[in-house]
Amino acid sequence: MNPQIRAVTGDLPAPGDRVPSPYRTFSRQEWAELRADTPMTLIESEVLRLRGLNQDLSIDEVVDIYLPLSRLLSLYVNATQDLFKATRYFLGARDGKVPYIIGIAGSVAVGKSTTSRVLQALLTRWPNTPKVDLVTTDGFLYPNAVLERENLMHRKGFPESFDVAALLKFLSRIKAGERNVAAPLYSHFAYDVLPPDQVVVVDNPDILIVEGLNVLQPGRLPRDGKAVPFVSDYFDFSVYIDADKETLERWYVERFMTLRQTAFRDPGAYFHRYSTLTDEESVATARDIWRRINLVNLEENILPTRQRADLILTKGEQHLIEEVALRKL
Ligand SMILES: Nc1ncnc2c1ncn2[C@@H]1O[C@H](COP(=O)(O)OP(=O)(O)O)[C@@H](O)[C@H]1O
Ligand SMILES: CC(C)(COP(=O)(O)O)[C@@H](O)C(=O)NCCC(=O)O
Repeated sequence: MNPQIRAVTGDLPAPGDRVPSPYRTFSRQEWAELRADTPMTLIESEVLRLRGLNQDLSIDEVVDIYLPLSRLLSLYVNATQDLFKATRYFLGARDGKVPYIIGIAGSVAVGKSTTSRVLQALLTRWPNTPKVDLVTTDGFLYPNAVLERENLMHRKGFPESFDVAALLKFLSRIKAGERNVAAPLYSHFAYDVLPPDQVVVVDNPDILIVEGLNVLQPGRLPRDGKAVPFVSDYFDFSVYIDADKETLERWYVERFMTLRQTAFRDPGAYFHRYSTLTDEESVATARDIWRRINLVNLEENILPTRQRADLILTKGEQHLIEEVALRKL
């Protein structure tokens, strides 16, 4: 069979077949050049704001990688909104705005939260100053009480630990243009979902960034003839952040060591007991959690979703993006 037809029909290619990649791949340098002639300078207050998001973030990284990405996204958002306006015009409708939703996926500790916050800051600086909101899917984890009852505490972050129905309902309300839609919040300090009086309210943004381990995972197969959507059915664009497993383990352990000297010191922290461990015991504990839980989840449930993303950002050892792959098909 013609390899192109094979790619479309989903048949496995035979050895030696060359199936065209759906991605166009850029080196760091090539990607940085895609700034074109758009003004890409950051004013002092923006640099300070970005530094405040993460002290380790390199401003070169923002300029070379994230500014071109925010330029691309701005073009995509405008094109999608024009299409929406055309439909509204055709239907004779006057009101309504549908938020553009960007999904950000990847392993625990790959830098999803940091990237999302950088993108949020950069997207708001475009001339039409869009309102950009951010939601993390860990708020949709079942509370510890439920996970304990179902014997799922050691499966936190796995597909079965999330209330996917609630996440889908949240996204459908956002896409329906509803205002003031609440999303639950997760606290790493409490290691649990916060009570319902502490939520994030999403009020009809131009852009919503949805970040989490599970955002590109497939849904259940339809039951009783009822189609169950995927979370990503609500996305207009998706990003997968990638890095080597060994590097990810190091970042996880480093973050754990920092938390041990900061947040875990507070007697109210769920993991307060870790603050009294020696350095060696802490590294061993973090590695054990990584290998038993987060690495298994990465291999079984997260990495297999990488090829579903519109954009894959591959990081090197110091969090610098080394390669960018943009879906062209
Ligand atoms: N671009 C970056 N530059 C430097 N450090 C980063 C960057 N992104 C993430 N980090 C660091 O890596 C660790 C994991 O990042 P985080 O955003 O918390 O990941 P995730 O949300 O995927 O779990 C944190 O210690 C964070 O400070
Ligand atoms: C709550 C999480 C699933 C979310 O991960 P994140 O998206 O913040 O990277 C994760 O931080 C977690 O708690 N995993 C379980 C094992 C652990 O304690 O790391």
